[in-house]
Amino acid sequence: MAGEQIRRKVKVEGGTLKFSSAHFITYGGKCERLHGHNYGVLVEIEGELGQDGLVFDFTLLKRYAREICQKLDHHFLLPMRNPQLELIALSDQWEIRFGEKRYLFPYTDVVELPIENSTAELLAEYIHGELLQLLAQHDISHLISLMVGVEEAPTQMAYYQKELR
Ligand SMILES: Nc1nc2c(c(=O)[nH]1)N=C([C@H](O)[C@H](O)COP(=O)(O)OP(=O)(O)OP(=O)(O)O)CN2
Repeated sequence: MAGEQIRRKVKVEGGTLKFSSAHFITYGGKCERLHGHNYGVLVEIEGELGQDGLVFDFTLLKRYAREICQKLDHHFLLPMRNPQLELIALSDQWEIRFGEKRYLFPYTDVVELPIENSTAELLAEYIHGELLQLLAQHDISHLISLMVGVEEAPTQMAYYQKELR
């Protein structure tokens, strides 16, 4: 019908779209104690129909999101751009200092992230950036927006959404 607005979305969530990682954030001038979360990841794409009547293939979308989750899984999430942390690269480990606190993490246990803090908000933005690079291997000219959600716990989730055009 003339003037009819149609919006199409695909969403993948649950199953293997998760990672279990250790972290702490700095906030309010303090540094949290080291702890972990079983994070869940959600991805939503809005777009027009592309080939074969798909906005984007669920199977591929899950594969890409899963690849990113697997890089984070069972690691300490190190925010490389946190101005409140002193990061010292030792021969085989990171030394992390905040005031009197001092942590040592072997490099093998750490994933270095180009973010300021490992909040759910900034993790969602990071995953969004990584995912967009993977999606850009395809013709995504019919896609309108990409959203990534990171769930810290069933009670709390942060989203990052960006227009693609
Ligand atoms: N908007 C955000 N707020 C907070 C974030 C965040 O990423 N985005 N993160 C934290 C902490 O990292 C903390 O780990 C949150 O854990 P939580 O389980 O909420 O801790 P609490 O003990 O306060 O909550 P309970 O429900 O009692 O377990 C804080 N805020």
